[in-house]
Amino acid sequence: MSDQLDLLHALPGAVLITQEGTIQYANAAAVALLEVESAECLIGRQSGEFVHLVDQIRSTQRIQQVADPDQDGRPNKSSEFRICTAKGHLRMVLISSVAVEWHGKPAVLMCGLDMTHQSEIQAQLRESEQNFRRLFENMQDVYYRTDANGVVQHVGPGVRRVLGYEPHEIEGRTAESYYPQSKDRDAFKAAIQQTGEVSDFPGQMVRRDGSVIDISISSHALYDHAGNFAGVEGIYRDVTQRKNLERELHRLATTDMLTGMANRRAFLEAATQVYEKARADGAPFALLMLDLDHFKTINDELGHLEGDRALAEFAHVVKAQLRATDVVGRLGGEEFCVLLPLTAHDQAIEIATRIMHGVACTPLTDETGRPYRITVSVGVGTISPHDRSLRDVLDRADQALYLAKNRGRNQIAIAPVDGSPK
Ligand SMILES: Nc1nc2c(ncn2[C@@H]2O[C@H](COP(=O)(O)OP(=O)(O)OP(=O)(O)O)[C@@H](O)[C@H]2O)c(=O)[nH]1
Repeated sequence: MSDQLDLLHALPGAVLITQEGTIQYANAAAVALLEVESAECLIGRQSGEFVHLVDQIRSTQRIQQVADPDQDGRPNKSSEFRICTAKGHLRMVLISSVAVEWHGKPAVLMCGLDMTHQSEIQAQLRESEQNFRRLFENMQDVYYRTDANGVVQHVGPGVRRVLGYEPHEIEGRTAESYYPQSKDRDAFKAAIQQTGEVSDFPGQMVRRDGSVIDISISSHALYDHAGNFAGVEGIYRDVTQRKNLERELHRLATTDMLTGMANRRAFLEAATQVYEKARADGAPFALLMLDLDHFKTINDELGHLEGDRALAEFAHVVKAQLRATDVVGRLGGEEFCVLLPLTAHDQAIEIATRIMHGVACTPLTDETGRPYRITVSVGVGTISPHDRSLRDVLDRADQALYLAKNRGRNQIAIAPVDGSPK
């Protein structure tokens, strides 16, 4: 018996033995848990004294229950109780009890494990989980995870706002269904395969109502324990507003506001690209250099504002003669350039003539209702196998324009591929 008591005494869990609720024995861990000086301070006291008021009825019921012969000597299930120590501290203790004999009489052995610390951890866990849920439910981005076949396994509630779908409508389907352009999805897949992650990757998606939105994706590849590709996890966000703003900024930076044509820089960029492609493909390509005639007189006689209106009207007439693939730019002042991809020499002259006549035939009236007309001189230049760059074609068209001006204006001059202009 003494050996068994020594063992009980050494147990790290708190042990109390009670008879009819009165403490008969307390081990060292129980003394420490209940914050008393020694086991003697506990002997003779009611175990219920240490149980928090809200748990007392439950505690009494459980002690009665283990003493019940139907319990057949089995311990009851562990349950948490609030315990008040002798020093008034509150502890959360996991207690299990069993009916025993103590000095030949029925008794109850209670074994307790201090869970106060664990309860705090659980409370912290609960709180952090609640915080996470709040954040997850309200986040503007859409969290998603797919399997290796691109089937969506999980999607966050942000998808309601971004795509107008409930998460369960997206889960189990492939992301392909939401991409209006499969090349976006292919580019995304290729980037993930190459680097394992993408950041701020651009794309577009279709919302439930059919509208197309711009999205930005930041994701990484998932791998299983064997290192095989297992899917993708990440977020995407609606960046339509930002993209619209970028598009508008780009338009403002590349467009001449008065005429709505490409400005000098944007035109030269586009022209260089078309020129490079034409050279590579061995395709025809022509440039028209246009300059309004005696425009200074228009300004001087009718005012600068009327000059602006004439420029805008001129732009309108020119654009009406062009195809969607042609590019027209304002190089400065009243000097313009038209780029005609896949256009041979004769066809270029035809277009130049149409423009020239169109401008000359456009009736204009100033603020006072006085009618006036404007005319334009045109220099035509086409690509030559000897050209080193677009500059060569531009220079030839410029020389031809100079000739058209010198010959009396309101006419077309053609730069021969080699030699002097005609
Ligand atoms: N109203 C208006 N005038 C402009 C604008 N840009 C350039 N100009 C005017 O265009 C005129 C160009 O004059 P010049 O270079 O002497 O040429 P021109 O009078 O057209 O004579 P030619 O080209 O030789 O036929 C100048 O008076 C400029 O002030 C503009 O945006 N608005």
